Amino acid sequence: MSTITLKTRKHTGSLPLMEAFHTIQGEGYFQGKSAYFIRLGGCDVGCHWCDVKESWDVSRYPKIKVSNMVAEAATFPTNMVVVTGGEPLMHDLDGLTDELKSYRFQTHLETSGAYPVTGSWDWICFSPKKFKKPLGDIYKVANELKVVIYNKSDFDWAEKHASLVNKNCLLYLQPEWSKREMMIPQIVDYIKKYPKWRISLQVHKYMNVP
Ligand SMILES: C[S@@+](CC[C@H](N)C(=O)[O-])C[C@H]1O[C@@H](n2cnc3c(N)ncnc32)[C@H](O)[C@@H]1O
Ligand SMILES: Nc1nc2[nH]cc(C(=O)O)c2c(=O)[nH]1
Ligand code: SF4
Ligand SMILES: [Mg+2]
Repeated sequence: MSTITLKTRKHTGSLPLMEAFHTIQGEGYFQGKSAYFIRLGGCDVGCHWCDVKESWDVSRYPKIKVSNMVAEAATFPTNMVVVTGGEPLMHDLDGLTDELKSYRFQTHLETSGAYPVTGSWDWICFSPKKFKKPLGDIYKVANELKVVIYNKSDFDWAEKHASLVNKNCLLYLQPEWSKREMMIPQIVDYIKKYPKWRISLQVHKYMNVP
């Protein structure tokens, strides 16, 4: 007698999708590279300068099947998918990255680190926030630390986090967009003094692309 094993595809579930778009990664180490962005709804971190406050209320966004989301991503000529939000780690991302990996995508995450890390990532951009403290697990796995500089006190906050991340983690200072004229010269002076840091500008905003 033989047994037949039915191979069923793992159900990867649904996630609240705010928007998805093909653009240029505007920030950090991969700045300038073609990438597909998946922006999930929901965030309770509450940054007063957040540039995507429309993402906060998860109930505004339809739950979309992960399999459909990733199949759509695969119609664009890029091998890199950036998962952002909202705060993407408010959701369990294991199913999403399993599906992305099955299409051979490089998986990148943008996160404040305020929730447990789920998913399997080729690159994690960690952008800690004063408004809801990061959890401990992110410091070991972050590939880049990207601190938003809104005022002078944020340089100390950046140093505090630089001392906590793993030794391979790249260090970026990113001017808060509305304060950029004031903060860019201060960031430049700071990096000339402390060259372990690099500047990250949101180049997509200068180029008027998403
Ligand atoms: C909108 S957040 C979404 C991902 C996640 N919630 C986070 O904060 O990392 C994406 C990136 O944009 C940065 N960001 C948000 N608003 C900004 C602003 N007004 N100026 C500069 N960077 C900003 C965040 O710090 C984060 O690195
Ligand atoms: N072009 C572009 N690059 C980005 N890098 C991180 C972004 C984000 O909102 O997470 C973002 C974004 O919204 N657009
Ligand atoms: S954690 Fe990210 S999405 Fe949430 S409020 Fe802050 S910048 Fe916006
Ligand atoms: Mg953005």
